[in-house]
Amino acid sequence: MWLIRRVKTVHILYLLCVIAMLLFISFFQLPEVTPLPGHGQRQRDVSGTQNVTAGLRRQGSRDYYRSPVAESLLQQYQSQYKDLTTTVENTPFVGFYYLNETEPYKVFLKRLKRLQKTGIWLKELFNISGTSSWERFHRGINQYYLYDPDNDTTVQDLMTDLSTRNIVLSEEDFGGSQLKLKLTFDDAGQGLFKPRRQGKGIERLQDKVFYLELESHTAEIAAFHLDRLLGFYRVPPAVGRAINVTMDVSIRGDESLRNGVFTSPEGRVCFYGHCLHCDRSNAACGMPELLEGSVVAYLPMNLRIREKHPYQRTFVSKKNQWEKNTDYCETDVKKKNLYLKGRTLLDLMDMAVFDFLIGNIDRHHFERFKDFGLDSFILHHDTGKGFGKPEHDCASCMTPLRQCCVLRLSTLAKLLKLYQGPQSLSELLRSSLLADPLSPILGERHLHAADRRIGKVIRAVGDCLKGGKPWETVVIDN
Ligand SMILES: Nc1ncnc2c1ncn2[C@@H]1O[C@H](COP(=O)(O)OP(=O)(O)OP(=O)(O)O)[C@@H](O)[C@H]1O
Ligand SMILES: [Mn+2]
Repeated sequence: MWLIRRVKTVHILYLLCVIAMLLFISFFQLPEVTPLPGHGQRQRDVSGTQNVTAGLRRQGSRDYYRSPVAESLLQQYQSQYKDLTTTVENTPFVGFYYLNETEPYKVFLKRLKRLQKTGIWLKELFNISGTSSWERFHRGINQYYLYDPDNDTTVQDLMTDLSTRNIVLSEEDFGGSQLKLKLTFDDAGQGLFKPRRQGKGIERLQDKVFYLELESHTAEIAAFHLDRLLGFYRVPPAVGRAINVTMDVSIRGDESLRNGVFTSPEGRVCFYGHCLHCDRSNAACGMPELLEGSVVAYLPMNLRIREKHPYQRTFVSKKNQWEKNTDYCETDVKKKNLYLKGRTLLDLMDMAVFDFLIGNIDRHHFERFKDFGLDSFILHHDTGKGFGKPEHDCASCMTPLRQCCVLRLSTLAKLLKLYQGPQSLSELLRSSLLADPLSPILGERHLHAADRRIGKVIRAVGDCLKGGKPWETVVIDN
């Protein structure tokens, strides 16, 4: 009896002390801004299977970067949507947008997708026959998305084909400034091959001017996975594969490509094309014959239209309008026909978020499909300069969002979900990239940068609201 009483008093007091201490520590764990190290205790091993933080309560991407502004935006969001009734497939749903801390991201994304609008398909492609993956992919291009990964196995089949089918013809593709090949496969499908120009996961030299940088094939692959995770579906499917320079360029290449094949003194089989950054000293070389690269699904020609990005970078000494005028979005962008109605302005904001997450400063034009008119999704391609410098965040990439202060509700919901957890963006991206034949695609520092940047995007949206703008004018429910 005496013993039981002793246990009750001394031990319970001791236990209470421990609980109080734990509560105290967790309460004061939130400093002004908490950028956690890009490497260190929260790292996983490269295979992504061993979680070093096992046992710790995970809190999504906010584990890597949190700020009072972002925290308060999350709270404001939750109270805004907790009791809101949303009609989902003709049924009222209370708290549809509310973020449940235990719901996995992919379950949430699937749920959100039930609100995705279905537009029209491309007239010229909708009626094409054929069952190959590329024909199904072309048929499925929609006004609001390039593909739908949940509808059928088209994208999965296409990626398998792009990475494994026999190449019957390779030609140099002259769009853009970088060396790339248009590959034709034995099922008549086509892909754009961008060869490996530098080591995987290499961090671009800090002193190199970005437009002189060689692009990275892994950035193209990672950008596709990120876009798919974010449920945008605006990056054409991209997958890693190796080509055999002797077979696929020297034998199956067109004449001009064949003429550029040579063997280096080390015995490596190399080729160089005729692009702006192409010359013998910048040749792409096999090891000794096998050359890795990314293959991006070829989009149907002549159906796209190229638009000048309103926040275009020119790299001349004269500053652009958007750099001089902080009201540029109101005074110029929002006045243009393309941005007055329809989805393009909100798509530009998504693109700014996407470019900020991948650190892609190379945005000058964008493309959309002509057939769909002004209310059409915009493509997020040309991402080879992304994932360059993991310690540097491209603040100017977010200028469109900071100036226009609008963001699609579904985009904010997804970003906050990643911020809140249970999974972080790096966790999801790491596991998605494991499926690529050239895995690992991104180094840990790039993955952690994406988490940090999620926190920063949310902070930027929070800043818009802090500036006094009403919720409905910033967060657009379309
Ligand atoms: N998947 C694709 N299918 C068909 N055409 C494409 C595809 N990707 C890109 N293109 C075309 O090729 C052009 C160049 O592509 P991309 O911008 O990726 O190359 P780049 O050499 O990196 O260009 P830049 O010099 O602007 O960085 C694009 O403007 C586009 O019209
Ligand atoms: Mn490029």
